[in-house]
Amino acid sequence: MTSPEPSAPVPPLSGDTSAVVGWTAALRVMNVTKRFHTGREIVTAVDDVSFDVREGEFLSVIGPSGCGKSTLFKIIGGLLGGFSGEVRVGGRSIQGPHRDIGMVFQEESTFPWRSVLDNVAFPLEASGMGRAERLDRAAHFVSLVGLKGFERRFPSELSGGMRQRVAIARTLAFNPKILLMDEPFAALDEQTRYLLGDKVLQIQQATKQTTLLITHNIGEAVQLSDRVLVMTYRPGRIKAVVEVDLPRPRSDDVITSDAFARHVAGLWRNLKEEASRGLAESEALVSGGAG
Ligand SMILES: Nc1ncnc2c1ncn2[C@@H]1O[C@H](COP(=O)(O)OP(=O)(O)OP(=O)(O)O)[C@@H](O)[C@H]1O
Repeated sequence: MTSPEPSAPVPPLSGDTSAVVGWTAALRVMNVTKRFHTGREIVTAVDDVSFDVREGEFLSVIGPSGCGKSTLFKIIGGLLGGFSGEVRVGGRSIQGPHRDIGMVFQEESTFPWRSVLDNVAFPLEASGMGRAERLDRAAHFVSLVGLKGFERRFPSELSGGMRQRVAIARTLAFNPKILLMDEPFAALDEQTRYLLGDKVLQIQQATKQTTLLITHNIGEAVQLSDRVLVMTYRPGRIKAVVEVDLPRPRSDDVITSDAFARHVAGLWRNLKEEASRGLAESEALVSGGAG
């Protein structure tokens, strides 16, 4: 079932994102709850979560391990059903995988048998775009992620960070309305994470791509985001929505500023209680299991 999106400014949703008046939402998550029925128990992974994302906004989602971040992204990406509530993109309810949403995951997702250029061109080929146009477009996005000169290389000839850039370029080339990134830098070393984070920041500022990022890294969230959504430990609810009012365009210089440090400290205060609850629960489980 689909419903028309209001083209006028979005009215406020109950509770969490009070600052929504006056802009148009690219994405609306409305009262989403997801429960998993395992053999022994029912796990509420996401509990009555509502928020809106503005067009062109960079929104990070941060929260302790197991708080439902990936579940929420899978629901938004149309990869997971059986939830209550509604997700709307461009005014339409998401009912399954959707071409308006592009996803980048933590895990390796390049095709090893295709060159960099052919990896990036793949979804365009699948959508029926002509060869010359798709190779042109793919070359543009390969260059955008800083891989010019590597077009004919194969994934096995690249570093993990470069492969992740290929995955990002491939998703961007398809021109999704919304880009969802689930810890795309998690498997990378600290320096590569940092450089790739800056790359994503520069691209997002240039393209104004509406972007949602799951991260465990508070500094990364502050550096990249317009807002950060902090989730509670289980069940996953919204604890806070924090505006990051650092000036744009940002460069990597921003991380040395006092304002950056203040934002990081503020977010950590929000997160600490939830992270501690998560840790206490897993310690209790371990000692319970050991006893
Ligand atoms: N397919 C599933 N079946 C049963 N339980 C699940 C399933 N997927 C997730 N869960 C549970 O739902 C909760 C949320 O999981 P989810 O992976 O969304 O958390 P997360 O915040 O992304 O965690 P992390 O930061 O560690 O990746 C967890 O308790 C998890 O065990």
